[in-house]
Amino acid sequence: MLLECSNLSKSCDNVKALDGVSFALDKGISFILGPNGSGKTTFIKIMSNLIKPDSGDVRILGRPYLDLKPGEIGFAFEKTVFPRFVKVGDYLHAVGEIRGNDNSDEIISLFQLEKVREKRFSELSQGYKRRFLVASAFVGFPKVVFLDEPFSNVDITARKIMMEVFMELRHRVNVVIVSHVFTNVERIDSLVLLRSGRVIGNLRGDDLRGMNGFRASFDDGTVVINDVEKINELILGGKRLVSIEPVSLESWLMERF
Ligand SMILES: Nc1ncnc2c1ncn2[C@@H]1O[C@H](COP(=O)(O)OP(=O)(O)OP(=O)(O)O)[C@@H](O)[C@H]1O
Repeated sequence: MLLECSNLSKSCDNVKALDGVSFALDKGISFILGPNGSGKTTFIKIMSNLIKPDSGDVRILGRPYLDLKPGEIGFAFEKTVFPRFVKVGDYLHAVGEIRGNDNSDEIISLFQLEKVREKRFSELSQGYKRRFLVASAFVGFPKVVFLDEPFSNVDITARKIMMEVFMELRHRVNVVIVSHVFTNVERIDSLVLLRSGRVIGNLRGDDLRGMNGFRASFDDGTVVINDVEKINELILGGKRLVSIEPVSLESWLMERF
């Protein structure tokens, strides 16, 4: 398991931004999804130690989250104030030195940033800014990176480049994507859906894999997903099949958003 969040609560100005939130994320690529105001930013702020929770506990790879060293955890925030005149290559190199593993050349190559290596942040397009910020979280290959809305303001090519890097590095760097929209990454390992500071759903392992297929509904309210034998058994037992519909992760999310 990558991350275990237990009973996490945080109130801001009497609003329960997170209200007793418990969920788990697996190693690999995971999503923390939720509409605006669901508590995503509050969660990522807690993870980066910008704010403290009122109560609860988060463990990453079995350790209290605050025990992770700077080289073990990376962040790319959606809204970042960045020194305008620092060059892309120089910045990534400096981050590598701070993290004790300067693999900035590899990161520039993976995220295809060669063209803007000598450019300053203020000279970058919105898409390149986002790609650069996401790339900076991966410098030094931390154990986990939290990416806040990594796909906002990026075109399809940049999105594809980022996804390919996430997939390529998935066994080295665990990726947690925090977003209000679901972007279909080739294969994700877990996700949690938040709404109004609460957990609406937490899909992992077989539950997540079972999301692509079909759902059979019976007249007594029984629902069977992806199990033909069970459906036959229920029909033979006298239950009436009402409908069979395709299910997908997208439709699961649509029903709950
Ligand atoms: N500093 C604050 N003061 C007052 N209320 C806050 C503060 N921070 C968060 N909130 C409230 O807590 C709730 C959760 O906010 P949060 O920013 O974590 O949600 P979010 O899911 O990141 O939303 P968005 O997608 O719009 O960024 C919202 O109702 C928000 O108004």
